[in-house]
Amino acid sequence: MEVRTRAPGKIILAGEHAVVHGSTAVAASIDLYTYASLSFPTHSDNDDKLKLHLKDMALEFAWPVGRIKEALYKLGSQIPSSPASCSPEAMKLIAALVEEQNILEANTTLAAGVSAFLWLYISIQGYKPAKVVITSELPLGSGLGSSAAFCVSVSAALLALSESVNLDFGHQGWLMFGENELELVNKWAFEGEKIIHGKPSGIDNTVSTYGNMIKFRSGELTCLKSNTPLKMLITNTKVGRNTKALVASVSERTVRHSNAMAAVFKAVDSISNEVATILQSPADDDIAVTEKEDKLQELMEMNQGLLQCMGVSHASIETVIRTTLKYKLTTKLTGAGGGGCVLTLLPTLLSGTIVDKVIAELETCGFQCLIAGIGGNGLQISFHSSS
Ligand SMILES: Nc1ncnc2c1ncn2[C@@H]1O[C@H](COP(=O)(O)OP(=O)(O)O)[C@@H](O)[C@H]1O
Ligand SMILES: C[C@@](O)(CCOP(=O)(O)O)CC(=O)O
Ligand SMILES: [Mg+2]
Repeated sequence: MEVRTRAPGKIILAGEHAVVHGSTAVAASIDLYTYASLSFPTHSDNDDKLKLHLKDMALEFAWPVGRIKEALYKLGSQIPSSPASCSPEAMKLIAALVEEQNILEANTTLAAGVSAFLWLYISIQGYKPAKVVITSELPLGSGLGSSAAFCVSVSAALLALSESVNLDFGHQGWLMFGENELELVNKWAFEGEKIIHGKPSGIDNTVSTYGNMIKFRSGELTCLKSNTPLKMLITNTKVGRNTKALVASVSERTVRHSNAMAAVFKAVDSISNEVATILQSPADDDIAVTEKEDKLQELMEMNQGLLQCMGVSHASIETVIRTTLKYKLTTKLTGAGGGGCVLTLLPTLLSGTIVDKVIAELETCGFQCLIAGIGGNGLQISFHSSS
């Protein structure tokens, strides 16, 4: 039996970073996915290893389960139905196991993802040999939530073949988890995100798990019934950055300037709430749609200004903002910033020729553009008989 899962990436329409400090944010899933597959060896395979194959990167890691047990026996066993945080002591032991795999210098940021995988694996499946294969359509470390999609797809695959979850293995095609299972996956994925991000808000794993468009504040999610067919151009500046470091830098600024930053976070909270209200308000004709888009553009511009206040913009992001402004279009960063991806709202009545011109100009700067479907499915799962 092989289980396959897929979990989407996301865009944040308003409120990144501030959401870590208790403000409201609005996010939507996008139709780019991370896929995980899990299978256990049969007796005749005579395989005693836990294998992780990151297919896109052509990287394969393998640990004899005896070695994992020997390294981690002090941790005792976890309860799959009760998600738990990886303690600093457990983190050290896991990091040592990851180091043994000699992840290349250039791939050191990957080590956090591999550590998150090991924590989720031993917590949910214990010390069993298995093969896990990961592929992803998402660029890593670019603000589209690859870390959360990774944690959600892995947690779901591990839980699907655990005793905590009862599923119809005979089902053909993609299947949705029930409410209780989704909640469990989301909680475990959040524990994985903690290993990768340090201090995540939980918005990325939540939108990857549940899909759609959501408003999120302090762990609470509200599903938004959007009445606006949003079209966003996503531009990847291809400037690498690391969410953990950017989240930490905003926290440091908050310690240095607590009153000023509290005001910034409060302003972002109002912006996100306004964005959510606009998205849900009815729009019966072109004039109403244009008015809504104008308001959203203004709020995006204000949010971007506040992200700059937090110190997470970047010269490449400013270049995209200037370039799109020439076409009267508004752009804000999405995710942690510092490079990565930005969003440009494409109004419904904007001509295709203008869109093509903007994309061509951005691509001559060396950026990569894409238009993704917004607000679709969250986590899905399927079963296959092993060949
Ligand atoms: N497919 C994947 N395989 C292994 N690790 C992954 C994968 N996707 C994401 N990660 C982990 O998440 C990190 C990127 O997360 P992050 O900095 O939060 O950016 P984002 O979530 O915006 O892509 C990677 O460096 C890696 O540790
Ligand atoms: C900056 C933040 O708001 C979003 C980070 O998104 P990403 O990992 O850059 O895709 C952090 C968080 O909410 O956990
Ligand atoms: Mg992330």
